[in-house]
Amino acid sequence: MPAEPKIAAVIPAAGSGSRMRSDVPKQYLAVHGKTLLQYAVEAVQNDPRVAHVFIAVNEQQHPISAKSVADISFVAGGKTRAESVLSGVLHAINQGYSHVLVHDAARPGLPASILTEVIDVGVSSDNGAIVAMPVRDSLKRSEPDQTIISQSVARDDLWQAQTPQIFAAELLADAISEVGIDNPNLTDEASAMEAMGYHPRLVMGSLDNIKVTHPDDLRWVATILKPS
Ligand SMILES: Nc1ccn([C@@H]2O[C@H](COP(=O)(O)OP(=O)(O)OP(=O)(O)O)[C@@H](O)[C@H]2O)c(=O)n1
Ligand SMILES: C[C@](O)(CO)[C@H](O)COP(=O)(O)O
Repeated sequence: MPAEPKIAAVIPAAGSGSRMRSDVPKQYLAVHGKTLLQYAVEAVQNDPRVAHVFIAVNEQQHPISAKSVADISFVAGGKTRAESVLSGVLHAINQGYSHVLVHDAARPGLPASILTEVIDVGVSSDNGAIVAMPVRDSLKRSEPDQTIISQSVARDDLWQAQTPQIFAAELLADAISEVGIDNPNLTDEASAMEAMGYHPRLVMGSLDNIKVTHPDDLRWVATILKPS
């Protein structure tokens, strides 16, 4: 019988939030008195199978502490999202975790039911699993000047990736290392796994699981997140 998976969450939280144009990096912005990072951490703790949370931070923004408090450790992030994720994954492997569930600090509205489903699917597949949503709107490719349509793009079978994304920890660490932490195509964990020949499973996401990227997004998450 296969061993029970040991699951840790990895939260990349070392970004600068340049598109948000705020004084404070977006993961430290507060909505209803709690930071986006706190919401993201509490969201992944909603499933008791997540035994520990590794948060990858920029030391200029947040102290790094080897000491873990309430099943949370802060580890050094990196220059790219992939480098931050890899740092968290390597810490998880060092502490004996078999699987890692990666979730953006900038996605505060993850519903608990989606978390449970992606874990269920991810641990039962060698390919792992990600949360994603089918593309809804018509898709257009523009001319390079970004003002004129060059052509429409068929949207059949196209999905927008969200997080969480869950994989066997060692496979993901090898995949990210192989593809390279500076590779611009490495925008999520699944893309590293795909480059190694894996086909991660898709789990239906939600608009509530929006990534706060631009200033307008904050108004939207304020309506989704409930004041505690
Ligand atoms: N070097 C980096 C870059 C990003 N992230 C994290 O990756 C998540 C998703 O990335 P994104 O929304 O692109 O965040 P930023 O890189 O901070 O934003 P921007 O691209 O606008 O600068 C965020 O939780 C962000 O903190 C990270 O841990 N380390
Ligand atoms: C991982 C991700 O959130 C999935 O949608 C996304 O790819 C992060 O990309 P970004 O360029 O860092 O916003």
